[in-house]
Amino acid sequence: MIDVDRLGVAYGDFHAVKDLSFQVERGELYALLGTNGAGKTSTLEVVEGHRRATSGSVRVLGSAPTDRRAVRPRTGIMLQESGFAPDLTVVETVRLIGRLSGREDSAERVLGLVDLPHKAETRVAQLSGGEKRRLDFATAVYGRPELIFLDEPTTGLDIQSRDALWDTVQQLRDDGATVVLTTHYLEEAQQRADRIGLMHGGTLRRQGTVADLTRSLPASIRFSLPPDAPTPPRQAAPLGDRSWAIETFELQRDLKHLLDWAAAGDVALEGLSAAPTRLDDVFRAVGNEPADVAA
Ligand SMILES: Nc1ncnc2c1ncn2[C@@H]1O[C@H](COP(=O)(O)OP(=O)(O)OP(=O)(O)O)[C@@H](O)[C@H]1O
Repeated sequence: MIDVDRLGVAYGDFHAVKDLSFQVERGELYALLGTNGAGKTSTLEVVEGHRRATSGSVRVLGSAPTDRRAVRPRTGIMLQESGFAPDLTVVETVRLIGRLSGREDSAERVLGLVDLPHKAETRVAQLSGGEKRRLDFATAVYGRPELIFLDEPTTGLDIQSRDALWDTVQQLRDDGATVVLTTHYLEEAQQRADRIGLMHGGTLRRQGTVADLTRSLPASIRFSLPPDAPTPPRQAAPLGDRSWAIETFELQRDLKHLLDWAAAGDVALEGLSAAPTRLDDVFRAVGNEPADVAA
């Protein structure tokens, strides 16, 4: 669906994206994540056909992304900032952008998806921030495109609107759509993405499923001990104030070991928690890597 091969994007002497390669397969939800300034927007601008690559090549649906006639009718794009004309009404906006997409659909249907039928005759300038985001989403999914770019889609949306948006995305995926997502809400990527690409300093630092990415870091067990407790198993490291941590790649084994130890000595483990590695942890580890590495 998307083939990015050794992409480079430079602004003057500054190389914002360096030698970046990744593919998105048909039907996948691929999340492109990264630290601030990592180069996600620059990358997506090239993939969406808004910017030319400085080096490397990008193919979208088998064509150059700048080949609007080939790509646009099959692609829906929800940008971070919409460029809607403030004086048009909501329904006029959907019809206009729908016509530009070259796809067939009904404005009423897509407004229904985002719970905006009651705002159909309202001018865009009078919409709230969340309503504008929903209108953005409605125009991106007009005509059920095969490939959908969602750039920070849920920023500014309340929980009902988020749930409704993800329900619609799921329906489109059930019909075979491919989705490229960027977001700073890591839990959304963790829940929704089939694969994640993690960028930092203009390069791709990690790629894979959530399980692939989290496998590289240990899970952690935390607990506190009463003042008179014996010394805990040797994997445990003191955190101070009677608190202890076990960092482990064998969560089940080490948790059982700890519980057996506590049962044998009749020790109460206060505030016991066992947490698998989260995407946040991987993200933090990547963010701590030097930004400027040779591509
Ligand atoms: N038009 C431009 N001219 C010069 N530098 C730019 C331009 N656009 C982006 N940059 C720089 O390129 C780098 C990558 O920016 P980009 O917007 O692609 O990052 P991002 O991953 O989308 O970041 P964020 O998560 O903060 O939105 C940043 O250092 C940014 O300052």
